[in-house]
Amino acid sequence: MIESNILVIDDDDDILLSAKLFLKLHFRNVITCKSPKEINVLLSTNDIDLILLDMNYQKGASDGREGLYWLEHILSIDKDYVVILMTAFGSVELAIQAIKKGATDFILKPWENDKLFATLSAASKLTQSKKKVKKLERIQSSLHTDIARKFENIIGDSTDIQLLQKNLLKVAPTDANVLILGENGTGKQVYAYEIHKKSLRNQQIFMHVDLGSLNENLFESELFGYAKGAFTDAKEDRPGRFEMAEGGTIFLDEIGNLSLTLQTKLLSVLQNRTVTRLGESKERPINVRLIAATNMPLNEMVAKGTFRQDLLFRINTVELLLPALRKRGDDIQVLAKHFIDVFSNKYHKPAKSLTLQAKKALQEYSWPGNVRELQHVIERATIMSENFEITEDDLQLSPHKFNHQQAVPMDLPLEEMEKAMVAKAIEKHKGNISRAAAELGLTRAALYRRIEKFGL
Ligand SMILES: Nc1ncnc2c1ncn2[C@@H]1O[C@H](COP(=O)(O)OP(=O)(O)OP(=O)(O)O)[C@@H](O)[C@H]1O
Repeated sequence: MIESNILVIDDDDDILLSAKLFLKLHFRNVITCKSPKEINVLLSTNDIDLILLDMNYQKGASDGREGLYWLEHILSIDKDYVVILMTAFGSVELAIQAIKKGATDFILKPWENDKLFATLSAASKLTQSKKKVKKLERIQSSLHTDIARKFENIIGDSTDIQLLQKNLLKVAPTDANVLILGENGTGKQVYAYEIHKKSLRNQQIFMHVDLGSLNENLFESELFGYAKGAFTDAKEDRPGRFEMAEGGTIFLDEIGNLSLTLQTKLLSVLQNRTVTRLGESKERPINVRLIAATNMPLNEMVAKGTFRQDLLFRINTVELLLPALRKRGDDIQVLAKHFIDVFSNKYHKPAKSLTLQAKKALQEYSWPGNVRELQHVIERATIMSENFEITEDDLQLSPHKFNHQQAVPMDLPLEEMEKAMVAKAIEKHKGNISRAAAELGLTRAALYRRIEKFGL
């Protein structure tokens, strides 16, 4: 069975019947129609791979002009349609003219079934390879974006991040829908891409869609695509992001920002696993892996009725929660060092170290903008610092955004400060080592070593 849908257009009922009876033994779906006037509707409501088109429709006509007209019409809808013409014996010249106009092949009537099958199966291979080329072109343009995306390694080794990494490796190859939650700048996009890279779809597209930037009008045309003429600016058919991501991963960022109307539209696509382009009624199947992300409290929004519970269930088969930077303990220093290396390299400056006070300040700052903010702070400090080291002043951290719950005195030597922080975390978590370790961004073993060292 060849996986192609064929449309046969002829005004003769007997021809339509015999074509249908024979072709349906070999092809997935055969649609027949008596009048070429139905072409527009049929092409916009069905996913047609091949068109078998008669050349004459009006009574007594034999010059094939109608066939040529409809051929041009079909190719103006999409120049990649594969059209085979049916022509009477003796009109070979006409057939050649049709091929010049873009027909793929022709077949003489009355046909021999073997010959018809051979012609259509060759044409069907052509359709498949045209589809493949289109897909490769889309992948290529997405890879260009990937190359433009600077190489991003996930940096950090705190307990939370280690656990996250472990869960990521479990979920990545499964194709399950993943919801990534976390404050702004915690790395949701970095993690979404990491899941894609570690998935079985990693040779296909990773399609990032920022839902926050799409208004009600743009949402459908961007996501689901449109047909030529669907609205004033729709000059040609265009696939939406779901179709473009075919075979790969679609990352729906800022999903918490969608209005209830758009949530309903999205839900229906995710449930049916098909999209319908604007201005068409044809349903196109989609095969994409879904990753969504938001910094909004979706569960609270469900309780308030501003986010659909059924949509939440659809997207959160697995949830990954990215910790805020202020809760990532030592990772702040590790990331700061990483960004110093990145920016010293970028601006051709020697890689400077941070003074003790600067390190302390980084640790005590509340980082409302998380890793993105740290990245900016270090970039600016790398450019502005004039000495051999980056000082607290070079960081230019806003004094209002320090973590004031931090009761550990700031003027102790580093070791004393570490001891005080460890003691405080153990006290706060009433001796629960796992929780204290998590807060400090240490492994349990590392915390035990410190408890022993400080005699706590
Ligand atoms: N673990 C990490 N290692 C290295 N860089 C990181 C890490 N996490 C985040 N970053 C960097 O921080 C910046 C912000 O990350 P990203 O855009 O993924 O955050 P986000 O959570 O998606 O933000 P928003 O909610 O604002 O969209 C990026 O430049 C990214 O490269």
